[in-house]
Amino acid sequence: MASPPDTSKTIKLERYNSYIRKVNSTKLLNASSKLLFRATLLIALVLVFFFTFNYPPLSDTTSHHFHTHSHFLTSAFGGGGAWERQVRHSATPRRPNGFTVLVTGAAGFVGSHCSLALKKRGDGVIGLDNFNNYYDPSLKRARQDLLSQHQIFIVEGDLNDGPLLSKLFDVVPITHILHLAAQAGVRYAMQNPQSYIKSNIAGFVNLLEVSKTANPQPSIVWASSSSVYGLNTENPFSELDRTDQPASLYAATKKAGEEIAHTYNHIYGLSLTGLRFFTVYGPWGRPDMAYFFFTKDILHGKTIDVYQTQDGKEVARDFTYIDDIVKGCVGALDTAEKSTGSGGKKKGPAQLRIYNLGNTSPVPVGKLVTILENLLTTKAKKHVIKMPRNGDVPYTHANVTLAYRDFGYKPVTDLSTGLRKFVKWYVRYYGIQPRLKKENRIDNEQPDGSA
Ligand SMILES: O=C(O)[C@H]1O[C@H](OP(=O)(O)OP(=O)(O)OC[C@H]2O[C@@H](n3ccc(=O)[nH]c3=O)[C@H](O)[C@@H]2O)[C@H](O)[C@@H](O)[C@@H]1O
Repeated sequence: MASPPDTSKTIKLERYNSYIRKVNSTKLLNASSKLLFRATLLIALVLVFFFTFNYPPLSDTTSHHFHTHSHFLTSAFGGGGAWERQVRHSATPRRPNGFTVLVTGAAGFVGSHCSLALKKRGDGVIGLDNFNNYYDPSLKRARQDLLSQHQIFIVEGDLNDGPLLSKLFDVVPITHILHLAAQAGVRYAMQNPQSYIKSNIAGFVNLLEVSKTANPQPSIVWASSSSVYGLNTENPFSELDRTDQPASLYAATKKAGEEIAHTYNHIYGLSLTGLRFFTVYGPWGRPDMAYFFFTKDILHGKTIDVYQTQDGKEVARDFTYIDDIVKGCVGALDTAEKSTGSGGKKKGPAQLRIYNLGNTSPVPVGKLVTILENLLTTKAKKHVIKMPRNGDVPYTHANVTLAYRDFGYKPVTDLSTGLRKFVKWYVRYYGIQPRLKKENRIDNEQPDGSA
């Protein structure tokens, strides 16, 4: 759940701090001006008190986020040389003409995998993540540890923090942004609608605002979603199909992101590429997703709900393995043209793209459960029910012709292979030794979950 920090308080605190610095320098004033100085100080303190405690915050927040944010402000803006060195070290490319990529959501599932892939090929990577608690933050911390072993530093902060984003642009020459930070999850949007607006709309706009004024402007690749197809009945889904019937608020915010991207491309010349991910799964995945919590529940002997459509048909997804998605993200970055604006003004037409990144082979959820049962050698307690009206769509199926044409995107991992890798990672990560079949045991497993 994204809770942007209370920027109003911190900005006021900053003003206060800089005021105090000025005040200190006035110590050299001669005695006659001291009286005037004291009176001014008194008035200033009264004003600061008033602004700090009486103004309503721009957005509500948890004390946790406020704490981490103010910690950042002290270390980064208050002469955080060590912090800047960490940022620079992480962001410096190690190959000729390498990129410097800001990866938002770097402690997330797709973000952590992409960060590692970029770093491994010699690009500089600087991460950003607010480590919110939408799902177990300890998993995000574990991903952070993995990234730091590969010299990737994640700045702890929120997309809505404009000064923080600007500071990052000041410290390192960001050439690309891979924007993956978002409030994910289709069904959770009914419980916490505001978090979708804060991250997927307000946060995205904030990132674009900072990007448009950066010199040079970065090229931006960002995560849209297969859910934008909503109630689309064409099969498979093509980028040309209609996307004006979202079935969930989540989908609506991702669709809004696509329209907002159009606007920033049109007015400011930002190069923008939206990637419609189709139900991404794999090692280090998201615990809120069905394949992940089905695994957990099957191992714990807990009943799982398997959805059917209202007319009793199987629900199906074009489940896409993480390594294929990473290749798609890197391909999109590699073919992203430069933004054309400067000084906050467009100088010519800029690239604007949307691509499906799916597996092109939908699998019914019942089949997913059977594969997991086999891998875990445990029978699932299935509760087959009609899909609740919670934003889910009956099926997804990607046509990836465009992504193949433009950057050679070609998914190669079928669901059984991908889930086997996921289960291997899962049992290792959680220290479980279930009755795995011999071929599925975790011997020779790599720490990043790859086989
Ligand atoms: O493709 C996408 O863009 C989206 O993919 C997933 O959304 P979803 O496909 O709904 O993935 P899951 O929540 O893992 O659900 C997978 C399937 O299992 C079904 N399901 C889910 C939960 C459950 O208890 N039972 C069940 O049968 C769902 O109806 C769905 O067909 C991600 O959660 C979204 O963040 C992402 O944007």
